[in-house]
Amino acid sequence: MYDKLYSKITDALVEDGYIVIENALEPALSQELSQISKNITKYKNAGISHKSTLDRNRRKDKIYWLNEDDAVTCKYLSFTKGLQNYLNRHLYLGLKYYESHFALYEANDFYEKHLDAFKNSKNRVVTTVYYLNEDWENSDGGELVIYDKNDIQIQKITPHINTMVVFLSEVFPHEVFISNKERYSIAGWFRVDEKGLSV
Ligand SMILES: O=C(O)CCC(=O)C(=O)O
Ligand SMILES: [Fe+2]
Repeated sequence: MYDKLYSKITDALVEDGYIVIENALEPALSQELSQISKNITKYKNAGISHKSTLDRNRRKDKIYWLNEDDAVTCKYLSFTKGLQNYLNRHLYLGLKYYESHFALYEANDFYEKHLDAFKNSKNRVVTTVYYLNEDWENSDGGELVIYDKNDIQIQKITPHINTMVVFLSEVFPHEVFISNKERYSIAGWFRVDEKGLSV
């Protein structure tokens, strides 16, 4: 059902290494996911399990890992499973699994510039970020800013509902600018290591 989108993402990853897609999924699904993200009561500080104080200076978001507990989340995960299979078939990426979490940035939260994976670290290979915010104004901040390998800014993305960003995890430094209000998203990573063996 999403084959056209899979093919567009695949081509962009080969040509540019990243893509920004507005109106990415079925509108109804984006609405349902947005609702779920707002109803989650178990958001936890990100990075709390390791080096928490350092991480908390660099990133302020709260997260909740996706699981297959509800039908709506399963629909999202079936989209990502399809993308994983497509990327493996067409680019031989050898992606083993996808991990993802809802993220909540409250007012004044941000995520400093970082890479999602170090070069040749052989874990996270492709990053996805999917936004869930209706009526986002420029003055609300919270943009995702993507840099190239020379640290030149190449994209500034408004976290508007149903916008999806996909990029190569080892290549693009990126940051989340200070958000001036609650900002909801799903961040996810396709990985090439075996599930359960990662640190
Ligand atoms: O929410 C975003 O725009 C990006 C989040 C991010 O970079 C991350 O969670 O690693
Ligand atoms: Fe990131």
